[in-house]
Amino acid sequence: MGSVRALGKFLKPYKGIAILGPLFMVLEVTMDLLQPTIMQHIIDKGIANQDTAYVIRMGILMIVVALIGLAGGLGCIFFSTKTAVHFSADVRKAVLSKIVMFSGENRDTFGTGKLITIVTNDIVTLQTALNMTLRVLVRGPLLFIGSMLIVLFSANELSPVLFVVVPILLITVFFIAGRSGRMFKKVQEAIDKVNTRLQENLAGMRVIKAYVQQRQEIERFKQVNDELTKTNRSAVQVISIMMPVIMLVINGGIVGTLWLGSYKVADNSIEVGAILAFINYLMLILMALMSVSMVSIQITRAFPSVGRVQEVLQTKINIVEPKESYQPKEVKGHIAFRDVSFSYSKNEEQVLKHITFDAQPGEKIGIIGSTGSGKSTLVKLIARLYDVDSGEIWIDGVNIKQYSLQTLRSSIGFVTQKATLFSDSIAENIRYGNVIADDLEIQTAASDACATEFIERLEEGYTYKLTQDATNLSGGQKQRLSIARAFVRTASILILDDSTSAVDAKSEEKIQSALHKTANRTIFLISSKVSSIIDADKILVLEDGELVGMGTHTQLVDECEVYREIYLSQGGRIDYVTELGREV
Ligand SMILES: Nc1ncnc2c1ncn2[C@@H]1O[C@H](COP(=O)(O)OP(=O)(O)OP(=O)(O)O)[C@@H](O)[C@H]1O
Repeated sequence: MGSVRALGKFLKPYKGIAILGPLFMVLEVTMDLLQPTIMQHIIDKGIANQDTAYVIRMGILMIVVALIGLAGGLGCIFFSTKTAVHFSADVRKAVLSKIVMFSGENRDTFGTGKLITIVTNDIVTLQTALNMTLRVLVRGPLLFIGSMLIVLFSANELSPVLFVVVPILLITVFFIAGRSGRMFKKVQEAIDKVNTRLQENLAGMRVIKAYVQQRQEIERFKQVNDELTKTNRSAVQVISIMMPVIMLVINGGIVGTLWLGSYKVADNSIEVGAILAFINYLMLILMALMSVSMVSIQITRAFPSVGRVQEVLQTKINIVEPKESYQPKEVKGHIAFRDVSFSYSKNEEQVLKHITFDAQPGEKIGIIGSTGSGKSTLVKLIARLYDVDSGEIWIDGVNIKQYSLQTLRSSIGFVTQKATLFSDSIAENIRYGNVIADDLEIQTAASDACATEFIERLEEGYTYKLTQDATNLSGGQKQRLSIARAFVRTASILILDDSTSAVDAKSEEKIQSALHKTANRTIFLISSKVSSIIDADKILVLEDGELVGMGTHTQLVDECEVYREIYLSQGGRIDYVTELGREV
């Protein structure tokens, strides 16, 4: 309940139109309640006395009342929908704004699939529930109370029928609504599983095909889909029991009304029109109960969604701007790791252990090590995508935790291991690195990243639109564009995380020589190939999260066993003799 109240703040700006919806509904309900009474007058006064003029007058009144009711209904739909749509748009915006501020740890906690379900499915569920609540929650009780009062005052003689039928209806509808509400909660959970499976399938379609896993994936999807079908069927079955029971009660009520009515007509205590009006009101009471039960089911369905949306909104972001942030005019790029240790999950084994090194401005630092040794993790810590568990990282002598996140991250050009591009033009994807870059700067960055050769072959050139996940580019082309995006940033720190793996040797050489275009830029180059980092000023060798070697290529070949093994395994030649007399 607390979560629902917390989301109430998103309704505040729309209080005015949110109230207008139910107000228009009051108008519609009033008109609906008038109809049976007008009909009663037509029958008892007009038809009984064969007064055609009266029948026509009341007939016109009926039409006018119906039209006003229609206007009320339309007004209610308009304002309720407007409120619900604006509400959900604001919630979506707030959720997305929160997600983009997430640290790596925050994002890992949720997982991408769950976040997508929250932003899409859950918020739509909230929108539907709010819309229905504004439209029906007022209509149901008003129609119920109005109909009850009218029949009690105008056809009190038939009230015994009411006292029998209404309690049975109330119990049936709310018992079944309660049960199906619980069932629909399960339906919602089953929908979530189907959505997650679907997202994973669509995102991983190429891998599924490459590993010929279609059958297995279809089978896995079938399992979650069958579960959804089963829970849906059970929920719908519960509702479908409701209809025959209700119809039985209503028809019994009609028979009872006609039976009791016939005695009352015979002793002149009631007229025929009043009996028909009573039956009409009975139907209105039924409709009121049904609509309230439906909206309560929808609200039950929305509860898990409210919980999940709130889970995002209440997530404590663990990497935030420091209170008094350090914003130097210029970041020179002297990076120092001091006894840095890190683990992704605080209970897990440490991924980096007691790392200490210095990178001077203008130095090129190569990072090498076996897969999973912690190379990517190390560079992610520089950009504060995650925070260290212990130890400190300094840039130009100041702990990175004191830097404004904006200053820190804008002084880093980061080319991630998996080239991430957006469904926009090539130019805009490069400009993402520096929003104020002009066309010439974009072209220079593309040229330095050896991307011009393929861009110029495209008919649309820089305006060529990338598809989602840039599936219309090759792996190497994607890497070149993400390198160009980092180049255009002209940042004092450049990090390339194994980002030339799909680039041919000649282009890689050209890209490497472009790295030093900006003087004194500190460069981190992660690579599994010794040839890519052989000329680095300093090479860090990682093994199981430990820094097992640090130095130039020559020093490491001499001193570091792990490095030497990597070098030799890649066909490295041993062509000089060390002091120890060994050939390396
Ligand atoms: N987000 C994460 N959550 C939990 N564990 C992670 C996460 N990212 C990486 N790891 C784990 O941390 C360890 C180091 O991963 P990292 O990506 O830094 O290795 P790497 O040396 O860059 O590997 P590769 O050469 O394969 O890219 C691995 O054991 C990996 O499973």
